Amino acid sequence: MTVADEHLDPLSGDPRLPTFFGAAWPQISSFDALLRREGPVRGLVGPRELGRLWERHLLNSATVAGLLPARGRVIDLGSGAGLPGVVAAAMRPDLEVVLLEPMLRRTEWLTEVVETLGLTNARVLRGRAQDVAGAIDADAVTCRAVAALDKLLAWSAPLLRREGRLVALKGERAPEELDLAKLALRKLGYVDAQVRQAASIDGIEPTHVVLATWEGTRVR
Ligand SMILES: C[S@@+](CC[C@H](N)C(=O)[O-])C[C@H]1O[C@@H](n2cnc3c(N)ncnc32)[C@H](O)[C@@H]1O
Repeated sequence: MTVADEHLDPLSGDPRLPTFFGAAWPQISSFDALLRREGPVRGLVGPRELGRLWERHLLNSATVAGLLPARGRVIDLGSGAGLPGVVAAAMRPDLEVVLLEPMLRRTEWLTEVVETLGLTNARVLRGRAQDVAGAIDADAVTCRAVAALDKLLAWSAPLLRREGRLVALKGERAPEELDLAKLALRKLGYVDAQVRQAASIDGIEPTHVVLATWEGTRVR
């Protein structure tokens, strides 16, 4: 990518970004640079996405930070390029973040990112959600662009501690998805399921986030 390509993103260089990210800004801007340089070459981000990396990816991911619990561990299910997990780890150094990803190529990338950014609160775990259940648990599971909501609910329940929370970044159809998943929610033991519109900076579309708390019991 050339410097000219980088400036195709209308938010690159926007002075509101350092203000919005605060103490996490050095790590977030390094992540942005790494994604622009390596993302398309390594098949992590489509070249066309570079023009909206801030709006669609980094700011979109940043909205999870305020929806995570006050303490504990977060599993980012299907972390891929590190979205939203790397952003969450940078913005919430008070939380332990596990970047869960089954594909070797992507775990190698995530390991490099964690080391380069010096994210001492993050680690990479290779595996599928279904396969690590029982070996690891968390106070929250985050995910973005991984699967339909009913699948995410089923994969996340065995990973969540009692009263743990699923924080799923979804598109505009989140309310319909949630409606369709009503039965699964009840059967799996989730309560308080809702769609939240989470904002980042002015003029940027809010992100639709599905929140659901796992109560700790399953209806058989
Ligand atoms: C479309 S990518 C999205 C990656 C990232 N969350 C993002 O928003 O850019 C979906 C990712 O989920 C991972 N994935 C798919 N099935 C999974 C499973 N059962 N458990 C954990 N990760 C899974 C894939 O390997 C892939 O990296």
